[in-house]
Amino acid sequence: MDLKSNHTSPVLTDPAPITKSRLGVPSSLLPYSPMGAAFPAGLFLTIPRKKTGILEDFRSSSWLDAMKSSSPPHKRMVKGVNNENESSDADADADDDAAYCTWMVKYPSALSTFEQITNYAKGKRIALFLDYDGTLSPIVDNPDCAFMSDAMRTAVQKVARYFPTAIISGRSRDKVYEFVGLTELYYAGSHGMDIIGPVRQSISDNHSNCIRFTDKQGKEVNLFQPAGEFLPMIEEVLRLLVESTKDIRGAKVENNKFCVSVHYRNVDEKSWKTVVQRVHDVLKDYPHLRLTHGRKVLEVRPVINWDKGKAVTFLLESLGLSDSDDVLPIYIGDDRTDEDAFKVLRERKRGYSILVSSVPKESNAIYSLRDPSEVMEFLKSLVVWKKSSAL
Ligand SMILES: O=P(O)(O)OC[C@H]1O[C@H](O[C@H]2O[C@H](CO)[C@@H](O)[C@H](O)[C@H]2O)[C@H](O)[C@@H](O)[C@@H]1O
Repeated sequence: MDLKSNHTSPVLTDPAPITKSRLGVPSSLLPYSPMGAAFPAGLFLTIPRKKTGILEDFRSSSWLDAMKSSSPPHKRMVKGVNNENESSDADADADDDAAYCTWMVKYPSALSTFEQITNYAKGKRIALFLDYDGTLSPIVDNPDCAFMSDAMRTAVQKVARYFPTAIISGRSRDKVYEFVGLTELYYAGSHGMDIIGPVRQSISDNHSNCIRFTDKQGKEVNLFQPAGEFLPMIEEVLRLLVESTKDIRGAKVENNKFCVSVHYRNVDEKSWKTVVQRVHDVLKDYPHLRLTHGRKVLEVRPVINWDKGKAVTFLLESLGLSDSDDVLPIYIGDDRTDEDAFKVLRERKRGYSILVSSVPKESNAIYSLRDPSEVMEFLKSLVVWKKSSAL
């Protein structure tokens, strides 16, 4: 199938016209709706007719290029294997370093500007938001083995003693909790579509999909799942994607509860086109699901007006920290989906967003950190600063 054709596609075209029911639920979703479920007004996303951003990347037939560039290449790992190449490797490395230094003028290191950051933070209540993959754990070939180090876990645990801290991940909430294993944090899985946060009356009043319950530690918490209606559809698509990609060597489909990831990191580049084709073939019958891409991964998610940025706003509200001049949210992330959160902080003109990247890339973030080890150093520095400023 030609991706440039007019064939109905979740990636290439707008979702079918939506007939809203009295609940505000698109009629095409009603068979899936549990009785009496309420879908929050305004949550359903209308994909703009003028294509922009990620969807356009795919539409403009450059999806294969996008797939290729969707994860920074490892810096020339094999050096000097062939002596003839040594000097050209060195030249290329010097070029890369120079480009990175130039880029850092626009996105200064959060470590070298740490004093500036903490000067501004004086007297303010910091709230910390952390992405997981590529931020707290290094990117690895097998998504099931993206473990965080004990040192990182300790750093996160310590920082959470001083500042409310949440992990916001594309993974399922259970999976990211399994990796992190710290009960003192808040967790948002499925790109913010599955949040456990503190109980606050105004939140339950404003968000109909909130359920209050007592967690395993005996703490009262709020569970918020704005895409709850999509669960049966996502489970169906998960099964179809597993089936349709099972013969592609290296392809891996991951269940992220309200989203599905189709990994192609371990697929031979010659078969990447087949991967996107198969995903496209499945999704063409699901106009209420959309496709975005992350680091060597295609991500299927519901077409709702909810993302990591909305999750940050929601958590700040839950923590009683929204709309207050003395609050300083800090968000650290490495991926495209983190850009939604960076944008929110930028638009609110409040808070600091930090992009984790070892290669130059355009971002809505203000600062940068090179890799998870620098993230750990930053978290440790926050603790040292907080302790010393309390003396
Ligand atoms: O929001 P995040 O916590 O950053 O999650 C985004 C995706 O992360 C995972 O995939 C990425 O990391 C894997 C492990 O290092 C790597 O193998 C993969 O290529 C990366 O895309 C996770 O597996 C995905 O489900 C998340 O959507």
